[in-house]
This record gives sequence, structure tokens and C-alpha cells, in this order.
Amino acid sequence: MTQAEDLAHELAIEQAHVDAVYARLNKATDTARSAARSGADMYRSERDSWLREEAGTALFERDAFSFQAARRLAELDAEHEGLVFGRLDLDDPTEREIRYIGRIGVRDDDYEPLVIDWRARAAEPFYRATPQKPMDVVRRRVLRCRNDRVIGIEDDLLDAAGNTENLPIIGEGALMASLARARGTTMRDIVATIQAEQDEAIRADYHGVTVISGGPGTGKTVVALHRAAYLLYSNRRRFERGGVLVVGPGPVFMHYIERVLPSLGEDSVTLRSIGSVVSDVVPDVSSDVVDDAATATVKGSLKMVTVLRNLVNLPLDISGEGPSVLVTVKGEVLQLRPSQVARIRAGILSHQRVNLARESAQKTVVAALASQVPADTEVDPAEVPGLITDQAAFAAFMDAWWPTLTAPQVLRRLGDPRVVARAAEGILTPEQQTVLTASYADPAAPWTVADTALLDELVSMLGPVPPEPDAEQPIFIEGGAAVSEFVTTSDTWSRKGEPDVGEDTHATYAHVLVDEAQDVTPMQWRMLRRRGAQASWTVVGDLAQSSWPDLEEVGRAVRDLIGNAPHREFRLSVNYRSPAEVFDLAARVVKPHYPSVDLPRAVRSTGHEPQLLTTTEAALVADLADAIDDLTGEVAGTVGVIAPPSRREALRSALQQRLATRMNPANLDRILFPSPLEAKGLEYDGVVVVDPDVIVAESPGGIRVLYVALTRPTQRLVTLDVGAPGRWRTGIPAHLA
Ligand SMILES: Nc1ncnc2c1ncn2[C@@H]1O[C@H](COP(=O)(O)OP(=O)(O)OP(=O)(O)O)[C@@H](O)[C@H]1O
Repeated sequence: MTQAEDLAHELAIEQAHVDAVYARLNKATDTARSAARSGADMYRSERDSWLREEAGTALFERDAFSFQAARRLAELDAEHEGLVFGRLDLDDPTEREIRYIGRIGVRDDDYEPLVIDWRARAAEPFYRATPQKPMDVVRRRVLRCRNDRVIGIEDDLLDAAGNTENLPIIGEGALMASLARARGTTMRDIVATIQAEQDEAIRADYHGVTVISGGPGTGKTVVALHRAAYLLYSNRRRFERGGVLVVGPGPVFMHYIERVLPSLGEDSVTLRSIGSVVSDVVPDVSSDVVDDAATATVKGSLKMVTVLRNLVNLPLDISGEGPSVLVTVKGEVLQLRPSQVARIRAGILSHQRVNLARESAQKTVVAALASQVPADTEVDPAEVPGLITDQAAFAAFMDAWWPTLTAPQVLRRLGDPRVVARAAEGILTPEQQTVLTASYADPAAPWTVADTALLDELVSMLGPVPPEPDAEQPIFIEGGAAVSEFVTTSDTWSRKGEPDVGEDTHATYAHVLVDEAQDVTPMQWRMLRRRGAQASWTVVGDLAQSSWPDLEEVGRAVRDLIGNAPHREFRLSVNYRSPAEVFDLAARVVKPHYPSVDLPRAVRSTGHEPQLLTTTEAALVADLADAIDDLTGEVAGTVGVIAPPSRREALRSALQQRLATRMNPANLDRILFPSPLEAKGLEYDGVVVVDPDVIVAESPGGIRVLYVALTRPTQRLVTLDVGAPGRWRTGIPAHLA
């Protein structure tokens, strides 16, 4: 047979099997629907009307198995990628065996596997077998399908000495074919081409902490997502009930990865950007606004824990000497001076949380006032507390002195330099205090990503907001001390409609997966750990890509998380994203600054060296437009334009106008303008990095953020210096520079 005939023959064989799988699933779907219709409630799942594996006790196990598969089929259909993607031809000494591997497992009427779930043990050789250690596999085959049609085949011969009779080898290898494909705007799963070192990390034990590290493009993110799917498969009861939380750097990244788990048939994982983790305890707060470098550094530091604790303990009015309280009981004047009131507050807050301590604060004040009633008065001592608390002046004092506090109210107080001076005294330098105050100067400014971790910290310091009957608003404080400063700096003072801090229960999960962990600040780690007090963890990152200035601090945060828990580490060593030519340049840029950088091996070469261009300020927009235009012609997928934050908006609007007049609209949609931080974790077929020196200057991560930008292309890289060749080029060989 010719090669083409071989291929046609093999495609027909595989199509027949895939047809059998879909026929079985269609049957299961029909049966499941009619069972659901017949009102068999015991078989209903909590989430929808499909039958659950666990609930189907009265069914044969094979039916439950297929029902579960049918339930997931709806998700998978949307992906247009094949349900069945692999085949193993095994040759053990006794017989030849064929195993089909797919996104879900399906069995035939006799409970024989038609397809094995990729996460099952029997599928392991698909990922682990090598020519050196074939694990009885003679031929590994990857099937490319579009919906239910088989459209391509890629084979690896793993055991040339095995029985290869009637086993033609087709194609040139699935991995390379997959890597060369154009990229769209969302990440694809890699279930058909997971490599052995990746598979080990995916299937690692779940207890304690699993750390996955590796350079750019080594598949850390995609591996971590497959691991989440694997954990759900191998321990569904535990992880589906307890929940799996996946945290990534920002909404753009979350959008990029959001289809991967559904394409693996998993829809029960919670995805959150780091700026939206807090939304379970401070509803409506979710941010993708990034502070400037100096502010982010202050807000991310552990020093803020003490600053916030001081802030919570600080009297609400710091302009005067503080409130006093004065009541009369049967003609007796009872009063506490401001210093006495302040002492009581400090004493209570040393061991109780504000929102839980109002009752004991009131009791303490009442007791101190009652003790002033002379022994010889006629009043029954048991009645004194009631006589005090019944008075409007006392109620007003309590409301002003001890209002229920919400985290947003308290954090906004940092807009007042006097408050910052008191709360941060001896903790932050005067410069840091100025930076902090400035960032809260505008009470209407949106919360930033760094603020969300501070809000989360405050929620746990303040305690839950108690459900309150409609209380009177505070009117005045004895002695004229007003609370107006507090009211005006808070945009959420009104009790009606204020963002309710809610229960003190942060949502907790059985497994927390943290991607781009090198950028998680110490304050953010505290926020994440509240979500996983009993959880096991997967932590994914690459120190060389960190935007945080203090790498030692990043390492310490992960060591603290591990503590005494069991843990394991995996290092991924192959860069599947960047062509070798591009990665070589990026490595030369980062290495001198960061000699211990973990540089992966780039497996693919395109033959295209990066283009290092220089332009002038005046010609920047025109030259950039030309570079983008060229790239859209050279690559089939996306083009990313990564410019320094200070230039980004102006460039984007200038370019949009210019490009709209000369490019076809379909190509315009392929062009994206991420900020250097947003580009983290993402990839584009072509990338233009604009003004690299300024990207370095504007980020606390410096050169490491440029390294991130340079490692985003899957095909072509262009850099554009403005004015003169940038300093970042120092050390790059002449033929490139
Ligand atoms: N085994 C594989 N088969 C096919 N593609 C793969 C494989 N492993 C990784 N890739 C692809 O390589 C690219 C990089 O993967 P991913 O984004 O997960 O890397 P990363 O290590 O998280 O990168 P970075 O640190 O730069 O964010 C993705 O397009 C991914 O699909």
C-alpha cells in the first residue's frame, strides 16, 4: 500500500471505533434522559438531572459509568476536539491488546472498556512509555478528531523489536504537530500529548504541598490544570465535595485558561483571579487594578499586618482626645474621661475582635460607670445598668464609640496622613507612609489587587458583622468629639446598602492550586491560606519571572506554606512554547542579572531569528504599525503587542485608528495589547515588545518582567527600541543586535 492508502485504511479503522463509542454514548444519553423523566429522584444529581455515579446504586455499575460519561459529553461537544484521542497497541508475552484513551471512560454493554479515561492507571503507559522503557507498548497513536470525525493520525513506534505486524506507523509525531499549530485566544488542553515528566507531576500524590517549577513555556499552567482534573477523577468524593480552587494572576489569564478544565469534562472547579479571591467575604469587591511598583511593594509586605492591627485598634476619632461618656442616674453624675474610655477599648481589643466585642465593651463601660454610684443612694444596684443603658446619650455614645466596622471603611482611613502616621509609626518609613496615604487619597478610587488582600486581612481582624436590627445612626459623641472625619473618608458608612462583610467564614477548599505563585505577595499568601486551612496544595511558578522585588521573600512564603506537611517537587525542563531562536535571546537577557535562573530546553526551531528594531519617538506609531502588519502576515494566530504601562493606552488608541484603515477586520481581531503584567502566563504566535528598557524601569520585577515579555511568542519575536538601541541588548551577539 502507498502511504496515502495506509493512512486512509487506518483512518477508516479508527473511525469505526469512534462510531461505536458515540453509538454507546447516545444510547446511554437516551436511557439517562428517560430515567430522569420517569421521576426517579433517587438518581438525580444535585447539580442537574443526570445520574451520578455514586447515586446509581440500583443501576448496574456500567450504566452509571456511561451515564456519567453522557453527562460530560455535553461539555466536551462544545470543544470540537475528540472524545477519543489515543490508542495503545500493547504486546505482552501472551496476547496483543488495544486500548483506546479518551477524555472520559466509556464501556460497552458487556462492561468492556471502549475508551479508558486518560486519568485511569491503565492509561499511564500512553504518557510514560518511551523507546527505552516501552512498558509493553509497541505503537502509541494519537488521533485528531473534529467532533466525531477522525481527521488525522500521528504514531510513535516505541518497541521496534516487538510484534509490529499490521501496525503501520503514520505521521511524524503528535507533539511537534501540536506545538506548531496556531494559537487562539484561549489555552487548549494537552491531553493527547502530555509528556512523561509532566505526567508525573499531574498524577502526584495529593497530600500536603506539590510544587511544580520550570522556566517559561514548560507547561506548568497546563500541567496544573490537568492535575486538578486528575485529582477530581482519582478522588472525586473528596475534591468535588470539598472544592478545588484555582487561583491565577488576573482576569485576562483566567479567561485564557477557563476552557481547559471543561474540555477535560470537569466543570466543578472554582477559578479566581487573585484580585477576586476576597469576594467571598467582601461581596462586590474584585479588582484587576494594579498599584505602581512602590505602592504595591508596601501593600504586599508583611509589615502591613501590624499596620492594620494598629489601625483597627486606633480610636475612630483621632482629632481630639477621644469620646467621653456622661450620664445621670437619680441625680448622680456618672462619667468616664476620654483616657478611661480609651483604656477600656484598648484592653478589650487586646483579646477580642471589634465586631464581636461590642457587648463586652458596653458591659465594661456600664460597670465602670455603675461603680461610681455612691453606696448610700437609694437605687437598687441591680437596676443601675438598665438605667444607664436606657439613656439616649449612652446609646449615642456606644454607636459612635463602637460601631460595627467593615473592612472597606477601615481601610479607607489610610487616606488620612494622621491615621497612617499613628498606625505605621516605627513600621513603615516616612516615604512608605507617604506612598500608602497617597494611594487612598481619593476616597472614590477603585480598590486595587493589593488592597484586596488587605481587606481580607481586615475581615479576619474585625470579625463578622453581626446581624443588626435597624439601629439609629450615631448622632453625636459626648464632649463634642465628632466622627465626621470617619464618615467623610468612608464611602460605605451608611448601614443600609453598605457592602456587608458577611460571615467570618472565608470559603474553604479541599485543594488550592496557585499559578504564577512567584508573584503572590506575602499578604496575598495569608489571604490564600485562609481559603485552604485544611487543604492540600499545588503551587506553580518560576522565580525568574517574578514581579516581586524580594525573591527570598517569595521562597520563604512557599516554605512557610509547606511547614511540616508532606511535600514533593517537580521541575519541568522543556520549553514547548518558544522557538529556540527566541528563547536563546530571552535567556541571554536574563542570565547576567539572575545567574541561577532555571533555563529550560526549547524543543522547536523555526529558523526565524528575532528582529531587533530601533525607531524614533516621532516614527514609533508608524513603525509599530508596520511591524504588527508584517507579523499578522507571517503567523496564522494571535499577535501580542506588549508596551510599557506608561505608553500603553496612548499607543493602543493611536494604533487602532491607524491599523483600522489598512488591515482587514479579521486580522484586527488577532491583535491584542496586554500590559507586561497581563501577558504573564499567556502566549501569542507573534509578539512585539515595545521599549524594553522602559518595561524594565517601570516594574518592581525589573529585568524579570522583560524576560516574561520576551518568552511569550510561539513563532516570531520583534523588539522595538525608541531613540537608540536599548541597554537591555548589552551582551547580545552582534549578528542579532
Ligand atoms: N505536552 C504538551 N503537548 C502539547 N503542548 C504543550 C505540552 N506542554 C506544554 N504545551 C504547550 O506549551 C505552551 C506553554 O504551556 P504553559 O503556558 O502551561 O507553560 P508555563 O510553564 O505555564 O509557561 P509560563 O511560565 O511562561 O507561563 C502552551 O501552549 C501549552 O499548551
